[in-house]
Amino acid sequence: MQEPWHQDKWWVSEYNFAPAVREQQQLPEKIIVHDATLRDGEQTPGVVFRMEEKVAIARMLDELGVDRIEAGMPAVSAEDAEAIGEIARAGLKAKIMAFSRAMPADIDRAVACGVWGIILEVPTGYPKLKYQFNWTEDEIIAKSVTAINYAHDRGLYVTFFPFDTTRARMDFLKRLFAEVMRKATPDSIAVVDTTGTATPAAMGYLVREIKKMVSVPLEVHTHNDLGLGTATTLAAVEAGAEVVHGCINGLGERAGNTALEEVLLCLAALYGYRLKVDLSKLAAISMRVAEMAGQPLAGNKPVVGSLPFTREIGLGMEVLQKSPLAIFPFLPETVGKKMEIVMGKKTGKGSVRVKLEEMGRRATEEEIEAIVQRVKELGIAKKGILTQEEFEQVVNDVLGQGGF
Ligand SMILES: CC(=O)SCCNC(=O)CCNC(=O)[C@H](O)C(C)(C)COP(=O)(O)OP(=O)(O)OC[C@H]1O[C@@H](n2cnc3c(N)ncnc32)[C@H](O)[C@@H]1OP(=O)(O)O
Ligand SMILES: CC(C)C(=O)C(=O)O
Repeated sequence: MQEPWHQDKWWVSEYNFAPAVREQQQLPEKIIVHDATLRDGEQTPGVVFRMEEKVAIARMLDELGVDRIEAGMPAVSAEDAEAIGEIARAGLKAKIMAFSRAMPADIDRAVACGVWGIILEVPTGYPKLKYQFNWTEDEIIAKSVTAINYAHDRGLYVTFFPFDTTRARMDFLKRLFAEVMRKATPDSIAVVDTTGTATPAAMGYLVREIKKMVSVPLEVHTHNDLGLGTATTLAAVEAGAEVVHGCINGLGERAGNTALEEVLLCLAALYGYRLKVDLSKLAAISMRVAEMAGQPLAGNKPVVGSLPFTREIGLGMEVLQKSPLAIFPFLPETVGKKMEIVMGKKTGKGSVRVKLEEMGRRATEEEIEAIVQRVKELGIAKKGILTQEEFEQVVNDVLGQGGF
């Protein structure tokens, strides 16, 4: 069966595609994928990617098939600027961008790196303006217009990034966008949920409102402070945002940025987008980024964690072998992972049968029951799962060494 919700690789809720659901959405025809791991991901406290690591991650992202790579902020250090330059010269298919404040010095640094475009940031959230930046709204508008024009004059693509958009006052956003569109016209504008505090409904509303104010593509950049990063990004897409930002493994300040791997899988499986990214490369890039960042993943991290395809429960083992989509929403191979059956307190006869088959061992029903009992006892005693060696020991104790 090949329906949008039931492909070879996944079986998701068909209600995602119900006309009553779809007709409320203004999904863009095409999505552009923007990775910010090397800039916003590296803003995770303590994370430092060395130059060669940055270049290696950029190459992996390019092989994954993202459209754009935000390679860093040249002002951070000379090494950062050098790495951005290396990435810009690496002959990648992805477009390379640098992060820049609304000031000539930062834009000049980006130009010197040879990037295709910049993410040009100004603060807009009311609490930021009130407590962090001593700038009036008029000053922000003026700095934005000047900087966009300055960057355009130097041949850069400009994504205008009015950060903390979701905490900005609507009358200020209206004035900012009107002036910026009239006097500078950036190539696109990001709607930024800096503190991860918009609900999906609020994000959808904001994107629809901003679409009425501007005539350039909208981008969405969200954070995961309340666990809503992926949801708010998708809400923005449903409201018509064309460019999605994210970081591998959801790296980023505080609770992190929106996890790119989650957004990509959702766009493909839950919305039916034919992305040019190769989803099967996600597990490998996630692992390498986790290693280089020194930030191990939580086991239950969606999509790329170790647990989504690990099964301890004995029930349904035969189904799992023959029809995994009865149990999993998508096949592990979709994202380059493998299913794993582990032994512990929740083991049943089905899982022991599967494991014995893998080991080339045969057992009677009574022997299988005895193995199950021993496995459960050991799992409870050690408060965890058995290692392969421990399981083999149980099997040998019950069946005898190496025989059938
Ligand atoms: C809100 C954000 O977090 S945006 C940036 C996020 N990324 C990072 O911060 C990356 C890591 N940061 C760093 O390495 C450093 O903090 C740097 C290089 C960015 C800045 O260095 P610092 O020593 O902290 O500040 P520095 O004094 O050099 O610059 C501050 C200036 O930037 C200006 N500035 C800050 N944001 C902006 C902006 N969006 N647009 C224009 N100017 C800005 C400030 O007004 C201040 O100007 P002033 O010197 O005229 O008062
Ligand atoms: C660091 C800031 C500018 C950011 O990336 C955000 O607001 O999400």
